[in-house]
Amino acid sequence: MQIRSKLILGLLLLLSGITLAIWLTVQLFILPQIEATEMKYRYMDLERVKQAIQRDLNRLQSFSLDWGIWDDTYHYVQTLNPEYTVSNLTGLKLDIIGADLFLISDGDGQILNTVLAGPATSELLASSKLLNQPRLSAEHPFNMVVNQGGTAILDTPAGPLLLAASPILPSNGEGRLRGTLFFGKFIDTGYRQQLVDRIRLPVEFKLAAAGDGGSKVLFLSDTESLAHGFIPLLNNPERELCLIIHRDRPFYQQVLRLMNYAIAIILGIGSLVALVAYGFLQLSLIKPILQLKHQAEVFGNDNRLYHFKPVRRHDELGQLSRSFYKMARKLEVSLGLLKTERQQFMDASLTDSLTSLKNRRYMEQYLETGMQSAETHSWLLMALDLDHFKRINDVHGHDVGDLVLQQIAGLLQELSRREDVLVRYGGEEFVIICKNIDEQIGCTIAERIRQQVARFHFGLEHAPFSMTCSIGFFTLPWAATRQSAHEWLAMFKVADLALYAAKHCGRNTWIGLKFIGEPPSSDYPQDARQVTQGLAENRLSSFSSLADGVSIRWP
Ligand SMILES: Nc1nc2c(ncn2[C@@H]2O[C@H](COP(=O)(O)OP(=O)(O)OP(=O)(O)O)[C@@H](O)[C@H]2O)c(=O)[nH]1
Repeated sequence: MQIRSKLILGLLLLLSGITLAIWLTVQLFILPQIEATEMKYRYMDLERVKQAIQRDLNRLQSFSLDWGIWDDTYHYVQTLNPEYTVSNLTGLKLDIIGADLFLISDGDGQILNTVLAGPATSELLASSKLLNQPRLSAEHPFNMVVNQGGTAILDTPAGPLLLAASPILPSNGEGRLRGTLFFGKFIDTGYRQQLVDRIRLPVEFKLAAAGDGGSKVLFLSDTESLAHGFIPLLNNPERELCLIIHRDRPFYQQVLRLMNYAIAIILGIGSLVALVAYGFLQLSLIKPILQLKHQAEVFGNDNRLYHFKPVRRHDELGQLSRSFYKMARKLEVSLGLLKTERQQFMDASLTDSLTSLKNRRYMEQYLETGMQSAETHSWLLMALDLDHFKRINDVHGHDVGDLVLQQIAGLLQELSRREDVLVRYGGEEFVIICKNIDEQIGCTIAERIRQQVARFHFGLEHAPFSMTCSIGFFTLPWAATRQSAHEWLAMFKVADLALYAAKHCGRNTWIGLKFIGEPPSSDYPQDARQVTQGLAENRLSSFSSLADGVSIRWP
């Protein structure tokens, strides 16, 4: 992966990591905390509703105790004095004191007087079927709170009824119990609305099958919660008064919204910061690294330092660049030396150390590759051998023999053209390869060399001596040549055969050969017999420095 991609990936990971950390913190720590707090508050809401209901019951009871333990009421139950009814019960505004029902029964359960808050209450009371009989029987729900007094919530067909009862006694508390006085209040829509206004909680009521009695809080979603609380019904253990509070979850929603804002802000600002950080790192880190990498690649390709400019910085990258530059410079110098030495070694391996002419290896390479020129029309291979060279060694010594070889090499260089290739083939045998020379010029060159060698003063200056040479050459049109090493060697062999024929004819002689007409595509003469056969069949023609009438003797 490219370093730039790694940087981008790193910055993205950092950004994602921060976002994830915030998300996890909110999800794992903040939201559960809020949920626990919300749950606590929902239980408290239920408690508030229960307390409000209890307060209403208490209020009813305080009224019932006020009215029940009162001499007037006591006497009324005893005497049924209509004045009591007129002065106390007529115009009793039950709704002002928060009650629907006022009822007095005597000790036998006989209902002596009933006051209702209004027609709606009378309907409710009728449908509650509580007062179908004029006498409160022993099983009547009211009787459960009779005598001792107290409060209860009753299950009735018209809905739950808050009921408070008081024994009817004289105010001094002495005297026989005369009956019971009741205040009641139906839990209807009016009561619910009034409760909601009072405690500011959206409570609903419902009669439900009795459960384990415990309150329950449910989170329906991120936006809604549902709380259930239960109050037992005195007359029906099968059912309970269920308080329902269905509320939204403003804090939870707010935190979620804040988290989303925070993530959006972090992503937005983080992206900007990441962009700036990327630009900064790109300039301060990536660009110099890439520059260094490019320069290293360029250096690796051509081993030259001319493109290399050390990064001008004072930090580690600058030091690295300068170190690399120093190392590369040393390497460049070493490679240059190595190249020169290699070239010198190559040249030495292709050069004859004694005469400084090209050697046999060079000739083979040249014949294979160097001759392939479009400008070549014909060429000539000339083999030259000093006559009786062995005697020089024998008479004058090896050093003089070496000197003679150097002298003949110099002489041949003087007599050759710049483009001719001069080779010391081995021992005292030399080869001259000339391009675009036909047999006539070949004869002229051979004769000139023969004469110049014969005239030259070989050996040491104070004891010079003469020498002769023998020459054989072979010339061929360029189009007839085939450029394989094998073919070139076969053609060189023809020149060599001519050279040996020159030796055989008495030395200090040159002999040349060429094909008459179209040269054969292969099968050059391999030995003297094949040469004489070619000459006899007029496939070959020969030239020589022999006097007219003297024919060539092929060995
Ligand atoms: N000084 C010296 N002698 C060499 C060198 N290479 C070969 N020779 C000698 O050259 C001589 C060649 O002798 P031969 O092959 O008999 O030929 P030649 O004496 O020239 O006789 P022809 O070629 O038949 O005329 C041998 O004695 C070799 O030792 C060299 O590098 N230096």
